[in-house]
Amino acid sequence: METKKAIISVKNLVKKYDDFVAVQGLSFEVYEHEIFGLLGPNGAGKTTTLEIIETLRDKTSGEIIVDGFSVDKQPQDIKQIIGVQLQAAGYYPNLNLIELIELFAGLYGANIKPMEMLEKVNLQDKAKAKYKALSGGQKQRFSIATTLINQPKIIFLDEPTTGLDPQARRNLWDLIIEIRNAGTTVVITTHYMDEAEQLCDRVAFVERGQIIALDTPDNLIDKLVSSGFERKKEVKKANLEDVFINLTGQEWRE
Ligand SMILES: Nc1ncnc2c1ncn2[C@@H]1O[C@H](COP(=O)(O)OP(=O)(O)OP(=O)(O)O)[C@@H](O)[C@H]1O
Repeated sequence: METKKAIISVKNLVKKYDDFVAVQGLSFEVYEHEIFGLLGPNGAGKTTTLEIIETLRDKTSGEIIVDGFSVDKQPQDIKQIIGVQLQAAGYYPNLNLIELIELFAGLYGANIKPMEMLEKVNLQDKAKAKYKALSGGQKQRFSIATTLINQPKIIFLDEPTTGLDPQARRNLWDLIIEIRNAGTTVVITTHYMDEAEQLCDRVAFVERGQIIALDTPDNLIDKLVSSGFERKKEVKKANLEDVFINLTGQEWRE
């Protein structure tokens, strides 16, 4: 990547829940226009970190700047320029997708065309469907559309492909790459290492509230290989997921 301007800067972030230290002095930067992945086991502190950056959760200490705005002093400015996936419970079940997008656009004061938002995530055929009638993959795509309503500079996606089938996952990766290519910075958490490898420009591994590695996937893999690491079993040229995709095709079908 040519430009390496930090759009998010996190310094010495600490979050305590009573006596429990969930985040223990995290520092990292997210560059403009990259897909940045936070990886790590359950309970590592990824969601806590995201929610603090999103201004949805208080920190214990540390400094966070998002596009020049401080989470302490200018949280409202940060809210204007970020897109956050809402929990499903936040959607009115009896409104159709167009009506839901209109509702959110009204809340944000955003002047957008609902159908265009649905086209971005390939849900134009479901414009009149209710949220509750969507499949898992369609719900994920719809929730990504809602993050784009205020034309944000940064979107945050917390495990966006959990529970999706292989086609839906790969198609969602394409969608996220399109969003990045259109100029939006993407911060994502995932447990899927293949996803991080395919999708992320850089990844940070978080373990017990600390960053234990941060680099591009290629550099992290090269470093491991140059340390003498070898896989125990010879790697096949394809895996079972490739067989699945080959048999069932790549189109959206959920
Ligand atoms: N409101 C809370 N009160 C007390 N402890 C909390 C609270 N929220 C999170 N924790 C604890 O903080 C730690 C980090 O949780 P967090 O949800 O940030 O992890 P995570 O890396 O996102 O995990 P997962 O991959 O399971 O989503 C966990 O041990 C969790 O139990």
